[in-house]
Amino acid sequence: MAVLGIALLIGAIVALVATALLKHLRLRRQFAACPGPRSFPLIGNAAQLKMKPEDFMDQTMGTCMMFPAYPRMQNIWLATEPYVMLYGAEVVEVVLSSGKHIDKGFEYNMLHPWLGRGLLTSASTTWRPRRKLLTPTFHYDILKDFVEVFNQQSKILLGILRPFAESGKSFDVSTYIASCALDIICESAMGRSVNAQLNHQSDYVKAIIEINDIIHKRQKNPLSWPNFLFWHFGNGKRHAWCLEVLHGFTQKVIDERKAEIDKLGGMDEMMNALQDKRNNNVGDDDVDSKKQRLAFLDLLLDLVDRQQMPMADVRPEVDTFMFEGHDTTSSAMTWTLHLLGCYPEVQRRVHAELDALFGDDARDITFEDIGSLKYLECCVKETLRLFPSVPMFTRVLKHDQPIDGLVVPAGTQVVIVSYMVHRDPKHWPDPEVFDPDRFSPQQTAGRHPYAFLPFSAGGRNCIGQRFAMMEEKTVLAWLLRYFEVESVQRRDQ
Ligand code: HEM
Repeated sequence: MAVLGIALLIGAIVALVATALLKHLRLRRQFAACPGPRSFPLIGNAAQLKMKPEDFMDQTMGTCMMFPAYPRMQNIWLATEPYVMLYGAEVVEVVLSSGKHIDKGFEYNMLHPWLGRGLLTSASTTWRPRRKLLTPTFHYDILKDFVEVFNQQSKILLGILRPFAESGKSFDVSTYIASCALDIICESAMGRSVNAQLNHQSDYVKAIIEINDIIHKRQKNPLSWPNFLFWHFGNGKRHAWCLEVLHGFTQKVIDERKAEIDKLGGMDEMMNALQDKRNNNVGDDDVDSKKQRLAFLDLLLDLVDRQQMPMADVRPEVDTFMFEGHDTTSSAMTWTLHLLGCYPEVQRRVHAELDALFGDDARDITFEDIGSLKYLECCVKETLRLFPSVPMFTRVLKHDQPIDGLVVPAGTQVVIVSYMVHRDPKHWPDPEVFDPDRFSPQQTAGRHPYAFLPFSAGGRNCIGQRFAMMEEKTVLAWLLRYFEVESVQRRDQ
């Protein structure tokens, strides 16, 4: 009996392995027509993979450059798992314009411990209604109120940078910009200041910087993907500490805000009180001015009040805004300054635009000013083209999808490499040249709608893109009203 049992078990294992192998070989035949670096059954391209996170970008971009021809699409294999990389506007459009392929790839799982199933990480079933619910939160009428936060934090940054400017010595501006962006999103998302610019020692500030670093490194290193390896041999312990601090802080702010609203008698009463304050035209210098503005958190709590969202979902959404809303903007602002510092003639045009608008007036920047800074906007967009803060993102195909004649099977992970889409010479002649005029109305007209994807495109694009552009333009305008920047490192170095 025992021998028969063992024989059956071995037979079952052999059958399972044989089925998986046949499926894998069939899949490989399906992808045979797709260009890509040479790979082998079962191990795929694993032997060529560089494991150091810092090599990941170079390797990905290098692989795309090896296959620059149309349709700008290639297939690589992570062991038995096929990935399709897309880096031409035409093929990207096929995937992003479909309302079906909106589920994210598996590397987003690494965000789940922190962000739960917030808007960024949620599956298509829960994402759709949530996106509909949250879209009005990012309407211009609401965003207008955050200009005050952008002004306040920019002025703090200006004060911090002034001694450096006066010394005339070079310094790394990125950490100061990152703290400013963190203060802005914290104030906007939670209505609470973490004071990152003036207090680097806060646990929340340390934890948010550290967890971003841990997650980015983990996403780029396949050896740390399995939970067991990550928690036991990787940065799991530090990750757990960060989570405790971040979740603890967000939850505390949510609870306190909820208690405040309840004390006032509910959300409607709070909105009315706010409206009264505005009608009475309480000035910007009023000590209570912060209370004149709603934070994203208040809008979420309003949805809870109206029973459109469960209370348990508030924290994941706030954490998502915190994650998506600071590293991205700070990277864009830092790169813009770097490029302006490399191209003095472009910077002179920015200064001229600012001088024409503000002259010697030290007044705050208004919502209308932001709209009229057209050339600065071109500079920010051209920076996002060359150095997109999110250089690639993934989707899982919901159904078999023909892409340029190849039927890519359902379940395949598609990597959209915006960094390389932005370097397609068909849509961007001399792609490496920094030329903000590419975004003038004349040059923008007629451009392929999927040729520029810093905020992704289609239904699941960035919900915070208007906020981001307004923030970046305000902070940069403040810095460039008072400073000239020079980059120590040139682009060709
Ligand atoms: C320069 C700044 C920014 C860039 C380049 C950027 C870029 C992106 C990209 C590429 C995506 C799509 C990611 C994917 O499909 O996996 C995305 C999604 C998202 N972004 Fe941004 N983002 C920026 C700023 C912001 C800000 C300031 C916020 C919030 C205040 C924000 C909130 C979100 C959210 C919630 C999503 C998920 C949207 C959804 O799935 O429906 N982003 N962003």
